[in-house]
Amino acid sequence: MSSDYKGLLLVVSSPSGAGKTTLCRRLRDEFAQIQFSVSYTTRSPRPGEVHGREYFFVDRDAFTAMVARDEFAEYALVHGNNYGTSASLVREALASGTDLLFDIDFQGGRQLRRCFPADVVLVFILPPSLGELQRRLQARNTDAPEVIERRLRVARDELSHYAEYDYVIVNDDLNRAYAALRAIYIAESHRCARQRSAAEAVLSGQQVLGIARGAIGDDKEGL
Ligand SMILES: Nc1ncnc2c1ncn2[C@@H]1O[C@H](COP(=O)(O)OP(=O)(O)OP(=O)(O)O)[C@@H](O)[C@H]1O
Ligand SMILES: Nc1nc2c(ncn2[C@@H]2O[C@H](COP(=O)(O)O)[C@@H](O)[C@H]2O)c(=O)[nH]1
Repeated sequence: MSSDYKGLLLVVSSPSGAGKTTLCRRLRDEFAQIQFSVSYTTRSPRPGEVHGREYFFVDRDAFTAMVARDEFAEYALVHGNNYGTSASLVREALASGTDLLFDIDFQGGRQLRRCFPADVVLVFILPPSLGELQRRLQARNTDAPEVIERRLRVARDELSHYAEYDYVIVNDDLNRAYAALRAIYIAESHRCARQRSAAEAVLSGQQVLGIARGAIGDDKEGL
């Protein structure tokens, strides 16, 4: 990542099952410069989840000790489990001009916005309906019926926080929803405030590199 660029903190939230993990994965696959914020959680791993890739899976004592040491940029209790974002990861990303992507709930989004108002972009993913949310959670087949039940019970409350967000995307058609998320990322990363030092460098006679902000190789396609 170029030090001429001021990175952004892209937060994606939704009720469980609306599709944010799926959408975030696509964004990371397309844009190599985006770093995903791997959270700490006390939840048990789902089949296929790997420690350090989806989450850092820790027990409650370890999580509590991290809170006491002030090691989280934000943390929250979600669906009965603790989740938290590493403060050092956020600090280092901001210092190096790296774009960070967060799959976190509205409580976390709110805390990050409060701490980093100039850097945070909040995107809320809406399911097309509560019925479809239930269908997706059941079809995903990763959680016990009582866990799904619990997540659906709080979905309405989570949905009610959409107005705190900068953008809302209805995830009915996955390709269309992804196109919207992609467009938001590209536009936000080109904000004047994030490109200021690149512009100043050109003005002072230096040469700056345009970062490929589309798919890898996109910067050559227009030549
Ligand atoms: N537009 C869509 N149409 C149909 N199914 C979808 C769509 N988007 C995602 N899904 C499916 O819905 C399920 C839930 O998606 P996903 O796991 O991404 O949700 P999530 O919001 O990250 O949930 P959680 O908060 O529980 O992690 C997955 O099986 C995914 O493949
Ligand atoms: N406030 C935070 N919320 C987080 C974090 N990491 C994940 N989450 C949210 O928790 C729920 C449940 O996730 P799941 O993987 O158990 O299905 C979901 O809304 C996530 O976005 C975090 O670090 N902070």
